[in-house]
Amino acid sequence: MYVLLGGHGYVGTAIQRFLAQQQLPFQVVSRSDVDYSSRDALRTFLGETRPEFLINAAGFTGRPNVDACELQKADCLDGNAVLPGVIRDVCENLKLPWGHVSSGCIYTGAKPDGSGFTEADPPNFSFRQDNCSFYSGTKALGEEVLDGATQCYVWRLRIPFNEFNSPRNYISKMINYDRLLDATNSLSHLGEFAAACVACWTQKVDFGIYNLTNPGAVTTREVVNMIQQQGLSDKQFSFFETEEEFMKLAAATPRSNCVLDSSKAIAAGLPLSPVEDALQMAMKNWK
Ligand SMILES: NC(=O)C1=CN([C@@H]2O[C@H](COP(=O)(O)OP(=O)(O)OC[C@H]3O[C@@H](n4cnc5c(N)ncnc54)[C@H](OP(=O)(O)O)[C@@H]3O)[C@@H](O)[C@H]2O)C=CC1
Ligand SMILES: Cc1cn([C@H]2C[C@H](O)[C@@H](COP(=O)(O)OP(=O)(O)O[C@H]3O[C@@H](C)C(=O)[C@@H](O)[C@H]3O)O2)c(=O)[nH]c1=O
Repeated sequence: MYVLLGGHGYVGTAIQRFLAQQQLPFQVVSRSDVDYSSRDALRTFLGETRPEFLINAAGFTGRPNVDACELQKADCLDGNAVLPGVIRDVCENLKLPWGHVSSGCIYTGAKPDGSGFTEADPPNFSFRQDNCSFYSGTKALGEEVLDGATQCYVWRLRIPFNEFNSPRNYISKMINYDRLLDATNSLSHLGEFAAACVACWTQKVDFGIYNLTNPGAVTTREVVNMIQQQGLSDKQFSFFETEEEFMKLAAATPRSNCVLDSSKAIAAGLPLSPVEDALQMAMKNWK
């Protein structure tokens, strides 16, 4: 049996959907069921239920976007940096293998040659660089807290999208924002991300950090072209002239726009299709 923390959230729901499709037994745990932020409560619960694997899809993202984290710093720090340490302690104590949903938003840009950051590259959008949003800083801290963890996967998700229209879906955001920032990004198809997380465990992939982004990167303009070609919107898309203008008019804190290298995940046999294909498929099946 799998235990899924935060399984009713945006990411957790996608993982839950995949586990159900695969007919894998799982139990979703909310803080209202078990206060999993408490070491004692989590230890007691896991000691009793003895799952074969734990997935941590809990964390603090801010609504409607990461700007909100600038005003809810204590919750953000708790959910993204303190909680992973609590789960690590308990899982290591019980010798329970587990995986943690991290974010690719701990990087900005690309390497000088244009290639993506690998798992070996230290985060460059973090409190250590003093250049990040509060959200990204706490996600990078969460990874530091897990440094050297045994029997632990760290899965980096980045700007999720899928075929389901939702305020959290990148495609929906691109359709609905008044103006767009033209940026180059690696993205994660949420369904493929969920499948890749579960495959890590079922296929006994080596523990460690994985960039679970669809191979490649796309510009906002390329995504908008696809949206138009697939007939998802006929609006006239408008773009900010510069990142400075975006920051002045639409954002409270800098965004991580970045390219990640997912070749470690691909070499491990994880199911991630090229980003253009994944976007086209999501838009073709749009609901
Ligand atoms: N959405 C995105 O764009 C991305 C998300 N991620 C990461 O994925 C994880 C899940 O995000 P997402 O599903 O979008 O978030 P949601 O807000 O939709 O769900 C997160 C869940 O986490 C639980 N939780 C535990 N501690 C806290 C806390 N201190 N504050 C708020 N919620 C808490 C809640 O579940 P309950 O109360 O039921 O226990 C909540 O439903 C996070 O770690 C996030 O950083 C990474 C990249 C992109
Ligand atoms: C607010 C805004 C953003 N954007 C762009 C900036 C960026 O490239 C992209 C996403 O920005 P948002 O502000 O919507 O989303 P943001 O909250 O930054 O999204 C992030 O959420 C957290 C939880 C993560 O971990 C990330 O992987 C990512 O999904 O949209 C616009 O084009 N126009 C806008 O008005």
